[in-house]
Amino acid sequence: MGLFAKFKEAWLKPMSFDSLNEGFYDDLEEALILADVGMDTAVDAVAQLKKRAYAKLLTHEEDVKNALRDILTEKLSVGDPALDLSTRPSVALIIGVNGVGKTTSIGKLAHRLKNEGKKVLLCAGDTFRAAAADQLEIWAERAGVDIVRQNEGADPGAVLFDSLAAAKARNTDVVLCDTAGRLHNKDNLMKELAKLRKIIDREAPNAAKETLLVLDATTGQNGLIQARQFKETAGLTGIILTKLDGTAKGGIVIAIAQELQVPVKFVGLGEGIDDLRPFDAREFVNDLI
Ligand SMILES: Nc1nc2c(ncn2[C@@H]2O[C@H](COP(=O)(O)OP(=O)(O)OP(=O)(O)O)[C@@H](O)[C@H]2O)c(=O)[nH]1
Repeated sequence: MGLFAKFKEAWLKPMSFDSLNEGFYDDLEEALILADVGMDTAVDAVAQLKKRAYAKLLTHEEDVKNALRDILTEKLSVGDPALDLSTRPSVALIIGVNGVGKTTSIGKLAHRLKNEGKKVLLCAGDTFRAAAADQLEIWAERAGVDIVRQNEGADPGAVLFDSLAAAKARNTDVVLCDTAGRLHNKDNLMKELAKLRKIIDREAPNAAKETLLVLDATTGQNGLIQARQFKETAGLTGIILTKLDGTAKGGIVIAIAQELQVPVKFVGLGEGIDDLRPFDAREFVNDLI
């Protein structure tokens, strides 16, 4: 049921100004929280909506809806939603906890970039999880792009070093580097990501760099906690929000954009190779409401 459906009864048409009372706004705030927008962001959005509704004397359902759409879209409009691929090679580290859809998203992104005429190379930087490189290799075959991998347990830094050397030698446009989602502990994981970033800075100092955090839309508020941690240690240039094809609304990205100023760049809408779309804030907000 859409966010607004439950307020239908309150929205008598044409609605009197008085009918936009506190109860109406409280219900709206609650509905935003249920869509994973988060408490602070929901409270702030509704406060802004109230102001706008009063200032503009909005009394019709569609006008109030549009005002809320505008407010949420503004909150999402931070940074550049496009990938920076301005150098050859450009390098993107794909990070996130295990199971969120990193490998799948890399496969889909490789396919998309290849279709745009780019030469892509995948770096199998998750050497910790058994079969992670095999899985990435399957995606490389599907997308028809190169892959550099080593054996399980190899040093991810060494795989990245080899990948960057191969990319330079082969005139590759984009290197997409998979990373582990879990190590022996969280400290190890964060240290490893920092090390991979250093290798990129050293071996490809002038390359355009992206660090994309993959978040599973179904994990709700956890997404904000993950984003805070990864931003602090690895730095983030964008988010890929996966599993939006299910029931999850993914409203958490509004809180993330607000607090961390990190833009969503892509959304995952299924398990297939074509199921990755560039993020469109307005469309996302329309679906949310
Ligand atoms: N429905 C749906 N499923 C997805 C999407 N993206 C990924 N998945 C599924 O989520 C599961 C985990 O995806 P992976 O790509 O293996 O996740 P990962 O982050 O690489 O996991 P680790 O390698 O264990 O760290 C797989 O079953 C994927 O098919 C999506 O957008 N929609």
